[in-house]
Amino acid sequence: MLVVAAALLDGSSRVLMHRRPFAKHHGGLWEFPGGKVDPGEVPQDALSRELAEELGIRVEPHRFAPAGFATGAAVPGDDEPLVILLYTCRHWHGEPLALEGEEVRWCLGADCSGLDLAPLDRELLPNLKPFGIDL
Ligand SMILES: Nc1nc2c([nH]c(=O)n2[C@H]2C[C@H](O)[C@@H](COP(=O)(O)OP(=O)(O)OP(=O)(O)O)O2)c(=O)[nH]1
Repeated sequence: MLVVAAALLDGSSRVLMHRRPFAKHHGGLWEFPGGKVDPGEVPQDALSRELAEELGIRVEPHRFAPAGFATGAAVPGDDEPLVILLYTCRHWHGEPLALEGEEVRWCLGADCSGLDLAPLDRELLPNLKPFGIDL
């Protein structure tokens, strides 16, 4: 399964974190917002679509800069390994809101580390150091 995720970065070295719905896989854990890529979909287009659904913001796909990836075991009900592509983004339209999840929060790097993160999001956090996020 291919998943895309975005680290939205503001001008104060903060990252927007998203808390997953309690009822879902990894419910209540914090993650970089994003979701699954549909078959045949360009990853950046999928990320733009997911951020519109999840946060109500609009992002032009060329605004996403690659920031690495992580791999994990298949999720229950799927037989393919999980791959998450992480992108950073500094430009979007609108105010991010938790439309589907439990909460969104702007966090400094050290505060991100202190959250109860989904495992692959924890693994990806150091990838943000070159983008000015200190842990
Ligand atoms: N972000 C993240 N997702 C993970 C990790 N481990 C893991 O199995 N996943 C799974 C949970 C979800 O099935 C999928 C992320 O896609 P999603 O956010 O669109 O998934 P979802 O549960 O909302 O599913 P859906 O309603 O869209 O079908 O990856 C992880 O460490 N971080």
